Amino acid sequence: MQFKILKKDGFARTALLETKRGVIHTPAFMPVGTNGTVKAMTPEEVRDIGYEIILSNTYHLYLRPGHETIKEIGGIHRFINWQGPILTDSGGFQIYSLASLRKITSEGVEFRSHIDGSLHFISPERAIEIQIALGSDIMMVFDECVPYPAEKQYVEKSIKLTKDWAERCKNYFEKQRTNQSLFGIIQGGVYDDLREKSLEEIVKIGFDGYAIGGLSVGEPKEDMYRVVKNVTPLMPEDKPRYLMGVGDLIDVLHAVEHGIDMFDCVMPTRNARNGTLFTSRGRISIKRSEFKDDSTALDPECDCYTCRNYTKAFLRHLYMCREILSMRLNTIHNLYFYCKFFEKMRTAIAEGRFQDFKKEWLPVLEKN
Ligand SMILES: CC#C[C@H]1NC(N)=Nc2cc3[nH]c(NC)nc3cc21
Ligand SMILES: [Zn+2]
Repeated sequence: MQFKILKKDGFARTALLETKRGVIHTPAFMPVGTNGTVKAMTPEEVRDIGYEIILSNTYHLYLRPGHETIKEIGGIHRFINWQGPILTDSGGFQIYSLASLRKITSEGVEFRSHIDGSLHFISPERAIEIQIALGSDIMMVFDECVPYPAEKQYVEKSIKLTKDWAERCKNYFEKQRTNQSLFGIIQGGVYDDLREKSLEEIVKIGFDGYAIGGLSVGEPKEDMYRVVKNVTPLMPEDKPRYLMGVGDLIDVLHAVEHGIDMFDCVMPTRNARNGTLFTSRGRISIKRSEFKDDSTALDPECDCYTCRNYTKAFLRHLYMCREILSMRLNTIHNLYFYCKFFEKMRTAIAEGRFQDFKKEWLPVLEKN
């Protein structure tokens, strides 16, 4: 995997992340395809909007349909019909946030499936074995996910386990010699000294890219911003930096300013299904009665399929009827809005205008 920095504007940077299945222009947003689908979208629609990489979840695909099934079919790209790069999260966070009756030992995590209550055990090695079977282009290490808030001594113990597990993931991966990439995950909660300790330990092991984990888990925004501000510049400059689970475009602006390259979040897709739509005039809730007779386009500045062909009145009508088309048209627009935002942001960085871009967009993004 090649990571080539094109332009810098302060700590912000544009780069090309070259994988065997295609190039990713960064800063990049990864739509979330948890069960192998970006909800309500065909892969062609996601690609035609402009996305180059999507995220999928090891935890979900392992539980259903099973990684062996996907391997039998020909791997995740064949299974979900997405030929571009795919990043898979390792399951650590999903076990922590979804599964029940979790038991964490130094060996791994025992948990009950949120689907049928069946008992499972995933070790760091198993998490990599599953991702190798899926065949994702970028795999994540199996990290111990700390609830928020957590006492400092708990977090201190946890980063030790996360480091041991990261080593085990890399050792197992290196024995398999597949042509996939493996990213490390830096933990440490909201404690700056533990963040630096975790960063040093994970970077010392050595990975193809580095993620900041443990954020966007309910902590105050100022804690997230402080950790990103302090940790990001210390991350290897010549490797991709991935802020997991982020996010809101205001948070994206703050993170890109400090040098983050990759993002994933359910916000554009989940909000779309709930009728919350991002526009160049701020966020709107399409179910509001004010749109009942509104014959104008959702966003006059947007040239997505939804904005070119439908009125707010019809989008509201679809939402009120709980029509499937409502989810599809809203998702097309929100994903298009995110994709264009990232394109414009990359151009602004390339032209040395990132600060202007941030000043222009913050007031719009803060408008509800
Ligand atoms: C604790 C921890 C941690 C991180 N570890 C892994 N493997 N994946 C994550 C995914 C996330 N999504 C969000 N917010 C939506 N925060 C995340 C954090 C992580
Ligand atoms: Zn649109």
